[in-house]
Amino acid sequence: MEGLVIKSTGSWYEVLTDEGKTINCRIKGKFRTLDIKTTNPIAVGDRVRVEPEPDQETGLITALHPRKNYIIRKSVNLSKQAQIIAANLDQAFLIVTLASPRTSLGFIDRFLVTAEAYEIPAKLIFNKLDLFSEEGLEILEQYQSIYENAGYPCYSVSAIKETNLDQIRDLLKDKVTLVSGHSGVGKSTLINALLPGKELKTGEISDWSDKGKHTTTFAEMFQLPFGGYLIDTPGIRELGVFDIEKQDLGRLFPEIRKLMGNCRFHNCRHINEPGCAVLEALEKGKLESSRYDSYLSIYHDNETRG
Ligand SMILES: Nc1nc2c(ncn2[C@@H]2O[C@H](COP(=O)(O)OP(=O)(O)OP(=O)(O)O)[C@@H](O)[C@H]2O)c(=O)[nH]1
Ligand SMILES: [Zn+2]
Repeated sequence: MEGLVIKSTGSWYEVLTDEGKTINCRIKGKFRTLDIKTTNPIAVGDRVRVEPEPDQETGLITALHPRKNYIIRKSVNLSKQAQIIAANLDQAFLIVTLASPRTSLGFIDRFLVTAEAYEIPAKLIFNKLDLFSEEGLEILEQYQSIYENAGYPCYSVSAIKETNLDQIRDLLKDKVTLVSGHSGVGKSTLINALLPGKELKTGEISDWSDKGKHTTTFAEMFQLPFGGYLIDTPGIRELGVFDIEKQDLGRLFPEIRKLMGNCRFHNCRHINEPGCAVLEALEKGKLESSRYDSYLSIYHDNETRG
């Protein structure tokens, strides 16, 4: 039978079969699907084939179906191994706040670049709408138009007052969604509002910063009562963003991707080249300067603290 891996503890995997039964499974044989070495062959979100054991309570995973995408975290040691955190994500949400705490544009852009690199559609959820003054609402509009123009849908909510959460439920329904955001933006508050009765156990996957030793921390998918799954992760900084080649960076900004075909040189870096369509758009105000600044900052590998 076929199923979805919804939890992993390293040696055991909880698989929800298409018939709706949850079976604890072990792995049979080896699975080699990636060109990188991974510490865990199977992760939450994987679609697998399962053969039930005679007791019908446990099973063996005998096949792994191709992934449409996956996110990894690099090992902290030098073994060059990576841990697959989750697979087959339909979308990634970044929870953002404009105040207390303020999420910087640079942080948002780095998240979006990472999501592009992983080929996961990203959406921005602006939280704490209840705190906004009139002036704040204007800034919110500016922020949202920057990202809407770049092709990223934006939503505003108040997790605490449960404002606009129906909109979020609609987006989440029947999808596998990664939820990220830096500390204090209200991620737990929002998730708890969406998962009534299930207090989020944050310790499980948030202690990723351990140094020196290889640890096995695994993501868990939370089943939404209205259909779909949430995968909670800490900020993208901890996500072990893989190295992005400089020449690939432009295509990870959708609006730059659209322009760069018109640059005079096919290997244009969009920094100071003559005939650069990106610089021309920037000068004409058709490309958002904060987005271009982030492009440059990532290109030159300056850390933008969020
Ligand atoms: N005013 C207001 N406060 C909120 C809202 N959502 C969350 N908060 C508050 O913001 C603070 C941080 O919320 P959390 O849900 O713990 O934030 P988090 O992103 O999970 O942060 P960590 O637990 O550090 O990962 C808490 O004091 C919440 O009560 C909101 O919509 N409006
Ligand atoms: Zn160019």
